[in-house]
Amino acid sequence: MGYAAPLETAESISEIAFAFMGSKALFAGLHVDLFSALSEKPLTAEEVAASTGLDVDRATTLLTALTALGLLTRDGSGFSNSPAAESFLVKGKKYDFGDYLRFQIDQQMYPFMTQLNAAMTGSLDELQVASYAEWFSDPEQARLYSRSQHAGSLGPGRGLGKKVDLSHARTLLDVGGGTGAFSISLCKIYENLSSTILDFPTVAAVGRDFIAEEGLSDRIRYQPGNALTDPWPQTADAVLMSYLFSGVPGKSLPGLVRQSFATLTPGGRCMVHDFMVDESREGPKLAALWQLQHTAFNPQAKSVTSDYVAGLMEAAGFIDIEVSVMIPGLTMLVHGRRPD
Ligand SMILES: Nc1ncnc2c1ncn2[C@@H]1O[C@H](CSCC[C@H]([NH3+])C(=O)O)[C@@H](O)[C@H]1O
Repeated sequence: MGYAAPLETAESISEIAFAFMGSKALFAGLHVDLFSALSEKPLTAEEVAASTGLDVDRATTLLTALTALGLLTRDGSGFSNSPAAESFLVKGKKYDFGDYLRFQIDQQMYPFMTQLNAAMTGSLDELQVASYAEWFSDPEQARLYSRSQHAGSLGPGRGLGKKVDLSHARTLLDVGGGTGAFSISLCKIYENLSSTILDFPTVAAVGRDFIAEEGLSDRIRYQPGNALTDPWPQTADAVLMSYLFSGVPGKSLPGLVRQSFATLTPGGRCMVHDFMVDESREGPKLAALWQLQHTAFNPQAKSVTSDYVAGLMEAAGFIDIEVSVMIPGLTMLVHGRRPD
């Protein structure tokens, strides 16, 4: 059974074709902090215009679009947040992920999609970004991306710590570890664990502050560099590569798994966490779309399945290979052990 029913109508194609307009309506609402303005109190278009500083006609157009999308509701002359907008898009609410959508998705991922046609045909020009290394050579881009990513990875980091037993590990190598969300979560669970994060210098500059804020600067350190070309630490009891495979050329993946094996101490664990699609290539939809998104700025990326990653581990000599879902519909974890 596939995930999506085969489409039958022109309308269903239009839904897909025009979906970007809805994305942008949402991002514009976040940009002017509209959902916070509407929190727990219905407002008329004039009141919204006054509180957001928007022209009243433009405010009315945006409010109408967001209501048509179901993000807002209309009662009499007032507009209100839908339950989802109230829970997830109002600043300061417990589950608010508005900043992630504003910064990483609207300001970075959305513009990258305008490169997709050229990335697909292999005709990006030299001004367009074609790798994380190029993208993050700009410290501001590295900062913007890494800060949003950090918040999104703390929870999955805790989930990983429960799925894989690292109680015997003393040292973790977190390759492409970003600002250290996984290392922080794992070091909090495993008191004897220390981590080395291998990531670009611009990312390390942001991450050191996050790690200091957690009081973990004595246990988590950076080795700034490019994981594909610079040396790795000599040994580690565990190696983690989370969202690295989607961001590097597909042809480098077998080498990264072999290098993990060579770095690990006997009995050590290699863990790969990333967007992975089913072997049938029918979905999940968001995993498939995130892989496509990465192709827009990393045209050499490979759309991987968990079987493919498990096969790389087996070929490198790992045993006890296990596959599990991390973020349902989005990411998988594949991990294996270097024999004792
Ligand atoms: N060649 C590379 N060498 C080192 N780091 C890389 C390379 N390519 C991508 N990255 C990093 O991979 C990270 C992907 S974002 C994922 C961050 C973290 N592992 C997490 O799961 O939350 C970014 O921080 C990139 O800078």
